[in-house]
Amino acid sequence: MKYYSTRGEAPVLGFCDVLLQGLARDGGLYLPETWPQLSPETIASFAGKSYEDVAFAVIQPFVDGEIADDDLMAMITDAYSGFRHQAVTPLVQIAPNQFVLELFHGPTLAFKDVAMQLLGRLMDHVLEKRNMRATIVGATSGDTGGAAIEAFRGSTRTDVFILFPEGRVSPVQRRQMTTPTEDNVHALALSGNFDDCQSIVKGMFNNFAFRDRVGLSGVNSINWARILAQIVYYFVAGAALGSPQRKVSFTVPTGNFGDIFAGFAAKKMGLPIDKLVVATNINDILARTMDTGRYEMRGVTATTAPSMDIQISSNFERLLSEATGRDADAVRRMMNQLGQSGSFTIEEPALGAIRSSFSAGRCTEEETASIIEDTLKTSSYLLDPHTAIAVHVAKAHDDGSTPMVVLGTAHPAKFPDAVEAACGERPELPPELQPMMSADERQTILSAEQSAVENHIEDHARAVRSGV
Ligand SMILES: Cc1ncc(COP(=O)(O)O)c(C=O)c1O
Ligand SMILES: N[C@@H](CCOP(=O)(O)O)C(=O)O
Repeated sequence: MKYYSTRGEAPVLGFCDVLLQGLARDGGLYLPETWPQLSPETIASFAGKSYEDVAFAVIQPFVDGEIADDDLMAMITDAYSGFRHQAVTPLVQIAPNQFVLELFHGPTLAFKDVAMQLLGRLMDHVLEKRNMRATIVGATSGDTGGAAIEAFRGSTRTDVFILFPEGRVSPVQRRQMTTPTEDNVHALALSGNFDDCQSIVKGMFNNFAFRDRVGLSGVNSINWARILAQIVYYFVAGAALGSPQRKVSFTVPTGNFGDIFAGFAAKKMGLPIDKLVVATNINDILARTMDTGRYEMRGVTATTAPSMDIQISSNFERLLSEATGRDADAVRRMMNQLGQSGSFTIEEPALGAIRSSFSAGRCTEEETASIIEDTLKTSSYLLDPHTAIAVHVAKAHDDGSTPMVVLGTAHPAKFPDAVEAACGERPELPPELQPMMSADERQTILSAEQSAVENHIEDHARAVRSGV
């Protein structure tokens, strides 16, 4: 299996190189040249299998022998051994046709753990084999950062720098990044929003001298391996609800478009998905794009679902590549327009192709609060604000013809203030996470400038080399 860049000007690579690259050298994102097909019999067999076995079946064709099967299976097993639920991603019914796929039973209580726990092991494995070190950078609106720090803390082959928007993440999210004491993990608080953090990360990848000097690698969903690990749970949920005989729909709380793109990939691989519904908060650039065909930035407003406060939705580029029939010139043109004017238009037939697989809806702050309250009253189920947005949007897109699965992306205890304000109930952190709330914090405050972040990383590298 080889991977190409959406912008068509970077080398075609195999799995392990793509894993370590993060962003392609032409600024694009890697995608597999072909979509492995899972037969109806294989999909049906997933219903009786463990999460780990399904994960191996889904992931192995993409790795394509670059990591030995035994090693891959061992890493998958290890990655999910620490999850709080034996099913890893259990499905819970909350209404006659509505299910929540709980993706938050990992160490940091968000869906990011599902991919990050595996990614950490895969990266360490490949770095070890190649006798290399990597400097990992990541931008977070709250959840990716904690999950990355948790997955890589103590790794001897990596230094991890996470950029987060100061004051715009929940206290639990911040503490997950600032309280680990291992020397190789670093939380950088930047003045600005998530989009500023993400563009600094992309800028560092495009500064080749810096990139090569520090051995830069990325753990945001620009890294294909993140998406890959997320494809698994679509198959797990589909098979549990009767696929391939029965079609299933998914509603996904969306920001950087990684999670829902994984659903699109599952569909490409043979999972009979009826609807893929994009759910946004009031930062609704994706819902507007689906409505109008025009991707147009209008600034970000802070909400009670901070992880979705995003305007530059990186993985939308992967969808544009697929929808244009992998037309790298067209993708480059749209991305250049976005960089220059903050908008671009998706022409037909690409727009029609997107609309044939996706629909979208938005949820206001008031609607988020009231769906949390209603769902607690009617189903005794406590939603976090991100999942609540998807439950709200799912209702409007559910015609009862197929089971509707909402991706439960975070545990309500990550956002206790918003949840309590909405319904009067304050969700508690699992006991093992409670000490973090009174532990010392360690973070570096930097201006939202690429040079400030690069200097900080290089200063650290120099200090490590000289043993300071
Ligand atoms: C809790 C939560 N829900 C939803 C999202 C959106 O996911 P994606 O960026 O993959 O679209 C995020 C952040 O990514 C998140 O942390
Ligand atoms: N919502 C995310 C933003 C980054 O997303 P990623 O999936 O591209 O890593 C977060 O919580 O940090």
